[in-house]
Amino acid sequence: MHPPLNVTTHSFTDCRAQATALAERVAERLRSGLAERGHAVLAVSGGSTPKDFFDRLSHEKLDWARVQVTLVDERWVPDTDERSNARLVKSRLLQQAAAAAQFVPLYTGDATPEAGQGAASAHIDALPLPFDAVVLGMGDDGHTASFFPGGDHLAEALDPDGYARVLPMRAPGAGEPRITLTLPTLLETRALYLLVAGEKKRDLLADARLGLGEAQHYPVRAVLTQQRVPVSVYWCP
Ligand SMILES: O=C(O)[C@H](O)[C@@H](O)[C@H](O)[C@H](O)COP(=O)(O)O
Repeated sequence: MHPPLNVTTHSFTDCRAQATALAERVAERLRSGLAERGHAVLAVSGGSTPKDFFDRLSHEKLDWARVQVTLVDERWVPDTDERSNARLVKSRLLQQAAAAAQFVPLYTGDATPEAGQGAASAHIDALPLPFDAVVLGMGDDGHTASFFPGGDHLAEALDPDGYARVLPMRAPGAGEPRITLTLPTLLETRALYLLVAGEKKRDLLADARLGLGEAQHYPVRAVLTQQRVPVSVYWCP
């Protein structure tokens, strides 16, 4: 018998509508955090899928000066590199109204993510968690954040009771060494979103939820089957 699934899917017929809907939802979450706590914290993914969402969110009217924005994972490159998620977030999200937000990086300038782990972890420890919202993406290989199949710290990163805030990650499919928030860190959030596009990813998600075939081994399954935080999937073709 499968565990009860904690996942709601919002499907859109066009991707601009998806980006707009998620931006409005996340902005509401940030406003609630600001109203209740006087500050708000957001963690976002890199990759290509969230670009329109970032553009749309950057125009939302809220007190961005009291919002901290960090990443769910980072490629271990400086923000001058085109592969940098910090570069993406700075150029697409921290613009317009959102230019006033404070960015909290995971990349530290150390030579390796192993060397930078302590400092990156301290950056996350200094945030007033829980996150108000965490926005994940997913790769065609079933990775989310930098939970890559075959990753050298994958089991530790997915341990729901692990203590590490962040972990380095090296994997054949990762391109470059990475650093990632761990699963328990990501789940310390008031709201969890998974932003995906394309039929291939829709089918992959369905298989991963049910644990079918290859997909039973996909790291994203750990997010879909946990019972700590409901997951809202935002999908467009
Ligand atoms: O830095 C990263 O690579 C990510 O944070 C990663 O987890 C991403 O969300 C997926 O790889 C999906 O990427 P796409 O949106 O480019 O398909």
